[in-house]
Amino acid sequence: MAKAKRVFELAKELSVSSKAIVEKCKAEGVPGITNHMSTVKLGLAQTIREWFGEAESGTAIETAEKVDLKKARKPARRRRADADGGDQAEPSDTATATVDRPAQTDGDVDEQTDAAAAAVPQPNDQPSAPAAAAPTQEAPAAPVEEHAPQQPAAPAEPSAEQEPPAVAAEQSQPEAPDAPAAPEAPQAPVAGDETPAAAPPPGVAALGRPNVPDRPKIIAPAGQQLQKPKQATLKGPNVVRIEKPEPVRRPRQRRGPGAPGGPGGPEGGGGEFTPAGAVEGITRSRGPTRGGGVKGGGGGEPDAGQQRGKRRQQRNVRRGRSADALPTGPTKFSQADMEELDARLKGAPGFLKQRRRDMRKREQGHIAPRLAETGGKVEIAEPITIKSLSSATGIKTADIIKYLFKQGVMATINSAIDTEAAMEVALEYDIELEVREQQTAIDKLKEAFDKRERIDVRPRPPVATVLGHVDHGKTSLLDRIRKEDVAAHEAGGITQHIGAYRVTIEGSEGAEKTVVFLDTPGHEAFTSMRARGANMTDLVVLVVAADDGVMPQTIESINHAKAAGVPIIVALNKIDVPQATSDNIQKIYGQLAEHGLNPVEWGGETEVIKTSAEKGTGVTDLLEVLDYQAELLELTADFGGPAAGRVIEAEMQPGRGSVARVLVQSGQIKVGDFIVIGRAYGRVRDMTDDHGRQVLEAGPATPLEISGIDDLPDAGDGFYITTTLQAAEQAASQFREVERHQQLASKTKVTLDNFADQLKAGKTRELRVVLKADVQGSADVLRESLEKLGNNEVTVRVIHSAVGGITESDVLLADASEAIVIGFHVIATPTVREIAEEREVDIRLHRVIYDVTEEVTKALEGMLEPERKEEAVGSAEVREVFRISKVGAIAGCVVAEGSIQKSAKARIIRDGIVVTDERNLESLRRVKDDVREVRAGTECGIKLAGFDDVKIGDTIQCYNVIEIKRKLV
Ligand SMILES: Nc1nc2c(ncn2[C@@H]2O[C@H](COP(=O)(O)OP(=O)(O)OP(=O)(O)O)[C@@H](O)[C@H]2O)c(=O)[nH]1
Repeated sequence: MAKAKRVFELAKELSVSSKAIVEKCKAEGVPGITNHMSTVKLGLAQTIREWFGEAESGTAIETAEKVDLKKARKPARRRRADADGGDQAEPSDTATATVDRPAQTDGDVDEQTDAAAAAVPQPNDQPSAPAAAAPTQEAPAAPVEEHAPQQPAAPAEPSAEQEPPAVAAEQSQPEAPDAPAAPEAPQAPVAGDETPAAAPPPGVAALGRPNVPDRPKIIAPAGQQLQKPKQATLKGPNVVRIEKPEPVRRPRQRRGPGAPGGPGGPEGGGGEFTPAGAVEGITRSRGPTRGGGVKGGGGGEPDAGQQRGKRRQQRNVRRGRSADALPTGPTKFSQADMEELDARLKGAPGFLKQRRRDMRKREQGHIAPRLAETGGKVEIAEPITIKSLSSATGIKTADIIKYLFKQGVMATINSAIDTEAAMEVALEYDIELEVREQQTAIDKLKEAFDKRERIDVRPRPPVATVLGHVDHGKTSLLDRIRKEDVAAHEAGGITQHIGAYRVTIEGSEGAEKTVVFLDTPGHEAFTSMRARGANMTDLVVLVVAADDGVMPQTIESINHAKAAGVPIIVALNKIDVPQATSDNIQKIYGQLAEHGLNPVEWGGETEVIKTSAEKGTGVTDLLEVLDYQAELLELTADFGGPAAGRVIEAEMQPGRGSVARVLVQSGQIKVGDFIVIGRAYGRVRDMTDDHGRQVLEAGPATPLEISGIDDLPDAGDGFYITTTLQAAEQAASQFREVERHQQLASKTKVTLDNFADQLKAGKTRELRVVLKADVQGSADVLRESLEKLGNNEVTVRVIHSAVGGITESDVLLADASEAIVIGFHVIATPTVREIAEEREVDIRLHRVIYDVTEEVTKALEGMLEPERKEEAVGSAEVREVFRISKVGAIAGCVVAEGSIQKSAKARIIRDGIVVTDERNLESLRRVKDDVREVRAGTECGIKLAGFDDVKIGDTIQCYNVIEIKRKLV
């Protein structure tokens, strides 16, 4: 690769003095050549060689005068004099080259010519053109500039004649029609150089100004000239250094193809492309191939493009941005552009900000299609919050909140709402909501457990719960069964915690009978667990003391067991006491039968086993009956695979941390297993059975106490063994998340006020009541009165009626059974009221029977589907239909009769046929105003929600729907 030379080296090569070269360069306006050590670039060196060489220059440089070598070799004084004399002519060479060079290097030949002659063939095509017709003077005029000064006076004609031969683009340039336009625009290169004398731009162009050649006669012949552009790019005067090629970028697309054309030519192409950061005075116009004028039809204001280009150029200069910093490609924006845009956006008023917000929301999926206006079907995942419902349906959150408020539900945007409420809201907008049940990791685990292949299915022992009135001997009986004195350890003799015991006895036929007992402090815990969906019990052992008979809590227990749908086996305890006479026993049988437990002895189906916890009488019989019942129930479990089960109780224990008492329901659990247990997870550290023994592995129907979990689960929570700790952790964290949402969700409980709504939602057809009265007589009368209410659509079911104040147990039963509590001449203690409030159980207290029945009747009437009656409001004729993009069809109407009301429903009648019905009015306008009502004889614009197929000649009927409450008959 040839290297740049020093002046003195070149001088030596040319056998001239360094000074001569320096002088010549100065005279030619070549910067940077100041002394003999100055570096001469390759192109310049070649030029200097030509200056000082013998040979004829084959490039544009030939238009400059040759250096008199003799003079050059003369003493400095003489040379200087010569140089002074030659100044007038020599600079013209430079000037020629100065402009010529960029045209070659930057493709500006095209730019300069294309405006004038878009169809002018490329130089390469010229040989094939009929060159004969080409005027020879012009053919050699490789440097456009040579002609530029000469031709402006008669720009068009010569070129018109000469174009057919397709002389080189350069040649026709001077004649180009755009030439005359250039003088006022310094950017125009061709003509710009002719007249700029009036306002010579500084810099390089100024240097070249006096050098504009006036001597076409020295122009080289055409044929040879065809080759010259190439040569010039390599060794022409140092044009490259003066006019750095600049990448000219396509303007931003938003300018569009229709940008006004500039002066480039008849087809436009304008200053739009003026390169930013161009050297002043040497700007270029782009031709039609790039100009917006071509695509967009051009013809815009001639200078508009240039002016924009200039402004951009100035802007860039102000920002200190070089042309190189501009981005490439048509779709990229420069940093400065982005900053500018940003600044504009920031300064813009709310519109743009709102747009940005909307865009963001749209990206996040918060803006849903306009379902709220059109109706339709939408899918939504649980848990549903007001926000997510709004996102999915497009219904405004405020509207949802308002609707719920009207239903008596206070909610905020982040409130979770139950599926029914969400569906109700959606239906208001004709939206069908398809709720995707949320499947958490724990749900998936459960599903996997439910669906897994059974490995070792065998009959399993039954799980029984002992219920009964206080002191009737529940613990003593269990104690007897287990042969362990649990009662002795109880504080105050009352069972303090839920325990589970697995008891195996030898039956009368020698076979082993195993039963798991859940020892609870009463039906509260039993019901509480049931309320949590944990119905672990297969059977209920109802303990009734033979000396006491059926007592209130006995009845409660019966009702709790019935509500749970669990078979009851009665243990008639304390059979050893003297009061346990035959008469008394028969009396108790009677009481039991009254409550639906007809003893087998009486021909019923309820097994009544006479037991004595004290003496151990009947205990084996009881166990055998339980075992027999389990057989009837065909209780089986898979004894293989990983374990699953439920929590009975959990507590913190010193030294062990969180401990859960669980009942294994299927599979095998081993020490070291990964476990998720409600909100807790961990690895089973140790396990103890109901006898306090450490076990390493256990199967179905085994009560266990396990440690190694990170938190306390709730009674009733399920547990599952997982393959990894991560799976357990994930399931637990999702459990917590769901729990959080459930806490936020407004639980809809049955009350007399909302029962109608629940009924409407198809949730229930019966009103369940827990009835408490001061005396049995009142309770019976009330029960009878209430159960008479209702018809074939709705019924009242008293699930529990008893004498006495409203207790926690009543509230729990009502909670678990979705019932209300009615108290007659009784009260609820503050504690009970608190619990009721907490569990959202409706308690109604009355002192007059009539009030009770009237209130329930009203509630039931509320439940009945109201009658729907239509009330005509008015009608309008469609005279015109305006279709507006993104809005739909607006019917231009004249109200024919009555009025059109925004709040009313509408239907469209076409040729006597109902085309659409029960449509809401999306908008009702009178001229430009939104109105609520338009009266007869008035014109209006109607947009129906979700319907755009309205046609001229249609009739829009408007009506209101009135709901009439029905009476119970
Ligand atoms: N004679 C006799 N006494 C019994 C029998 N069963 C229990 N008792 C006594 O009745 C009392 C109450 O017994 P518990 O076992 O504590 O009764 P409970 O139903 O568990 O009582 P709570 O835990 O308070 O609900 C104790 O004094 C027992 O000794 C029995 O079969 N015969």
